[in-house]
Amino acid sequence: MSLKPKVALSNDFLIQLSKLPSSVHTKVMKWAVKFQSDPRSSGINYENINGARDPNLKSVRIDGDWRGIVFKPSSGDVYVLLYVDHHDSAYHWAESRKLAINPVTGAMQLVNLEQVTETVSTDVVTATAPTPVATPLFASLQDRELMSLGVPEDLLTLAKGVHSDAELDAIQSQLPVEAYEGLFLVAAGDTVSQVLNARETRVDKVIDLQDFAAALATPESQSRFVVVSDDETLAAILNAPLAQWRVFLHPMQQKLAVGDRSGPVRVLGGAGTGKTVLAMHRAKWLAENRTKDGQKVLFTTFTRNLAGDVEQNLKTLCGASTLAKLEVRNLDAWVNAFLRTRKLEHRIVYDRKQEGALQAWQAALAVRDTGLDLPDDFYEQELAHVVLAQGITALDEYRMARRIGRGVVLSRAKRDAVWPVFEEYRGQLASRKLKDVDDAYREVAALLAADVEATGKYSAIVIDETQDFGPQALKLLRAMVVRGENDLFFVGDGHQRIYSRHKAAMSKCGIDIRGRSRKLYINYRTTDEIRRQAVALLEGIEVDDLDGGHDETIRYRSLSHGPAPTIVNVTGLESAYGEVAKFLSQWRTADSKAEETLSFCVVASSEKVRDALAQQLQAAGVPTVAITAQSKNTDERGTVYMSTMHRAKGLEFDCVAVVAPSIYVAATEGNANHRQLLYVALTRAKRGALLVLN
Ligand SMILES: Nc1ncnc2c1ncn2[C@@H]1O[C@H](COP(=O)(O)OP(=O)(O)OP(=O)(O)O)[C@@H](O)[C@H]1O
Repeated sequence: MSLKPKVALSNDFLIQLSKLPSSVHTKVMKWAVKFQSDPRSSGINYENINGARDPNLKSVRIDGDWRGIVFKPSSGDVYVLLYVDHHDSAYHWAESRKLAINPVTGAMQLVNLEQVTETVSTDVVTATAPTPVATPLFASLQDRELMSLGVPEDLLTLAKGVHSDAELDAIQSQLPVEAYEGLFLVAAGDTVSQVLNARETRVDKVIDLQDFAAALATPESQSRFVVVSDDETLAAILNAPLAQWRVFLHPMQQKLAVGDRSGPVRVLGGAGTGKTVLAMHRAKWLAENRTKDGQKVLFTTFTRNLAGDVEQNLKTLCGASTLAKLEVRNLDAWVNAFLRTRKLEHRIVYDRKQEGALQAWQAALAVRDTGLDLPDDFYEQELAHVVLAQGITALDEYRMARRIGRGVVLSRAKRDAVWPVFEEYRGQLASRKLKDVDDAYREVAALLAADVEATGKYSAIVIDETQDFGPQALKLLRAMVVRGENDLFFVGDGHQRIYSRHKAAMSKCGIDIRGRSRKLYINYRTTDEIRRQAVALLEGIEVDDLDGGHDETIRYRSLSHGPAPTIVNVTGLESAYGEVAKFLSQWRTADSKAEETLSFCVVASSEKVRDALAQQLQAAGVPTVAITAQSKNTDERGTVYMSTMHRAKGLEFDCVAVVAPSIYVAATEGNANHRQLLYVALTRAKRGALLVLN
């Protein structure tokens, strides 16, 4: 009995399929289903392609003039559907392509040899020009080292000819994603072994260059090829809207999404590097493979609207049985629900400026010792950064509290004199049936410590936007799931911390990530031009890695390019509106289908400005929708979304106009929070961005 052949699709095939007219699309899909079920069927006629550089590439007739290009090696039983087009274009595409196995990593790589020849010959012309040529960037690397980073054997000459970051960026589209990433990391100062260790890539294996079935199993291959083992898998892929992230993960995303990890994992990555995508795939894998009946995987994040967005996306990624094992809820909603099950009726205070909390705070300040001569905001900061953050509930604890970074030194006598304000605040809140959110986290964590049933409910917790969780929230997350394999999976980015009081070190909250910390570098969302501008806003700001160490931005790169963001200074809201309207109309004029294809968002620094701009847009006949905590779907076309900077976190749009006070860009340390808000806002844009400073 012969085994069923292995059939795979390439990302190029799916991209090409999505561009075909719908009548052809349907025919190709039907044909692909037949092909998947039996690629050796006598009805499929594999034609050789004259002049093809790779004899394993064959043409197959799909319908009329339409041809598929299939990789069918002479040995083994692997078939890869690579491309589809009209006869001549398909043949032309195939003539210069070669599919080969990287001799060091074992990954399958598709190379366009025509482009290689062109680029190399251009380099030769440059090299013979009279101007002195700098040393090539990767001159010190051996061929084997270059290939271990992912450079295909056929592209070694191309990689060796790179002299600068700009030249590397110019050949990015010709390189497999792992090769481009490996090269820019080395160009940024990493050693090859640092890159390989971080990737968990073994390069000591003997690679069989003819074993394409084995090659398809590597995470690198899976970033561009997907094996379709049955009709259902194929239909699910062909019928889903084309969104690469559903099927093709970056090799690091793939590695982290599947398999067991011995304890908590932390994944860092700048804006748009696919952290949420990874977190969703991880949650799916855990639900499907490591969750007993009766248990669930909790996917949590900071804001409610982001949880709604993730929930929508998970519905398109997972089948019903997987969804039944997934719970998506922002942490505050989870805490509220838990308190209700315990019949604890306190309302939680998220914003101390809100009515009840404000009154409580004013009453607390009234008992302060005026002889100390400390300003009101000292007490506010002390409450947030020391008392609530560290969960201090008694004077004895406050006397011993760490107050690093607080500026003012407090003697024991002063601490004794300050403490009554905080005690009074809690008392005032309690008399109003209110509880500060950090205290609520702490108390729920304590309740869970004695509740085996509640902690056994989850097989794992996946946490997005970790940078916005303070120490008490992290301790609560630790308490919500039993310690063990795969228990906690955190993704986050310190550059995007927009609630500065929430800075926390995971290790101090009982979360040990040693040996399980990874990073994503490729920005899939934002053009490199927008990314660079956004990163420039962070210049000089020290950013942490969520665990007490430092993080940096120099190693990130985007795969796409476009116009640089426009930055304009204006006076008054009317002028700001004028710039926003101009930006929207420019994008709409440039693309006649913009109304149906592009998503737009205006991000303002406050609700007041957001609403004022919305009113003006509506008056000009532009429909707008405000993003609120309840928003679930922000993907509609034909409308302009209106958001505050905080609400925009985690979301994305094709074109984003940001309106902020000009002081937000001031390059001072004290202004770090505003600059981080701008960073978050600008990096919501995929293609076009405008920054209006008012
Ligand atoms: N493997 C992938 N292939 C193609 N696109 C991807 C991939 N991973 C992520 N993306 C796309 O990149 C964009 C950013 O992804 P995602 O929202 O997961 O990033 P993020 O790191 O969570 O961003 P942020 O921190 O800014 O919220 C999305 O449009 C997503 O679909």
